[in-house]
Amino acid sequence: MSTTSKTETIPSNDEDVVYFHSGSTATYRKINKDPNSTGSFTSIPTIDISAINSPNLQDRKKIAREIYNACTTSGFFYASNHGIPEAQQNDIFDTMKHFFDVDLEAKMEAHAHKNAAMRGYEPMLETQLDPRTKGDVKEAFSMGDCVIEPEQDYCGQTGHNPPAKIAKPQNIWPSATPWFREGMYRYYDAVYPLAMKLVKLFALAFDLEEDAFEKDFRFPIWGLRALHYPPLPPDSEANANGLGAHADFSWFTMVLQDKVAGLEVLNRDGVWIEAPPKEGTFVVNVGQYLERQTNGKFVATVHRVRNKTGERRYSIPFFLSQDSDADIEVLESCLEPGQEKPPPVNVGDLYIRRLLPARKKHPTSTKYRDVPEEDWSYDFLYAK
Ligand SMILES: O=C(O)CCC(=O)C(=O)O
Ligand SMILES: [Fe+2]
Repeated sequence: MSTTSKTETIPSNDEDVVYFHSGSTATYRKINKDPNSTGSFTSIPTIDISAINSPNLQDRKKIAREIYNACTTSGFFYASNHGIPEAQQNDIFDTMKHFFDVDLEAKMEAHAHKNAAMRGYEPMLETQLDPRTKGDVKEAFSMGDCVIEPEQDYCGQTGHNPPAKIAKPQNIWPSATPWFREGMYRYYDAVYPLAMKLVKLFALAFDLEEDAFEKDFRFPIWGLRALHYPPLPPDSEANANGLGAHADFSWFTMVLQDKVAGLEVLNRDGVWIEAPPKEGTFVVNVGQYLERQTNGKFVATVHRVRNKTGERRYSIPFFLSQDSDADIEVLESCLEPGQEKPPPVNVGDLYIRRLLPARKKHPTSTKYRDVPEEDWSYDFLYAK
């Protein structure tokens, strides 16, 4: 495994490492300089997933094998023939572009700082994944799982009422743009069922029963993040970016890109490989929870966005994780010979440990600043 995570101070001039942000800690990945190694990936494979709905299990297993190969090498793949119609893809991009064109004041009504779960609108330069920059040159709007919003039908999905401790919605919406909420939910209605079919393929990739992971995805943590990256000015500093280098804190992520390039993926030799939009595809990538569950066999590959095209770039990742109360256990088949099984990790615990340090200025982070990390709870994200 070439992935190494360290929390201690990183040697600043070590040419053998590439630095990146993984949510909570300074982390680095060692560059593979073994002259006998077979090298690293130089492009991202495309997997035709049209057989995802095939009644023939062997067809579905065939895609699962391709997914296994992609996730153990680049950690990224393009999924083609996924079945979400072009009109629906155009619809979400039209909705997003229209939204980002709205006055800043109207968008700021739903500023993420007003929402305990850190959902909502994030203006330009608000996040700063790379501390050497002035901030990420992008604006974003996030929404996600919410037990209260009727669109998500919590009772229908789970068979019981929302937990009494959750009294307020976890999403926040600007009052001036009701059509934006509708548009985001139209897209969610298309992408969520597709993501759940991919969960089954990931199970098949490990020769497990197709529904092996279902128990952890009853009302899972998910996030939909509309992103707008204006072009980086030609005179920007060398390290300026739209989104600094990071690995996702998700199980996996599905990114729909509009027509403008900018996504880059770091290979194991420390070379940035471009992942430009490919018409009719999603970019699917492994997140840190899946990496952990597979003992590092599936790689949560570092990536970033730099829009140097001169045009506006739009993209919309869908992040899927397990239920907040699920525990991640390393899959038996991924243990090394003689390796003791690591203790399980709770998804909600992991999530809050990633989120708070990534948004240090957010009121939820400052509110619990003095609480020792071992006492952090996913419940911090529920408004009182
Ligand atoms: O904009 C993109 O293409 C990718 C965004 C991304 O990596 C993220 O939001 O985690
Ligand atoms: Fe990402």
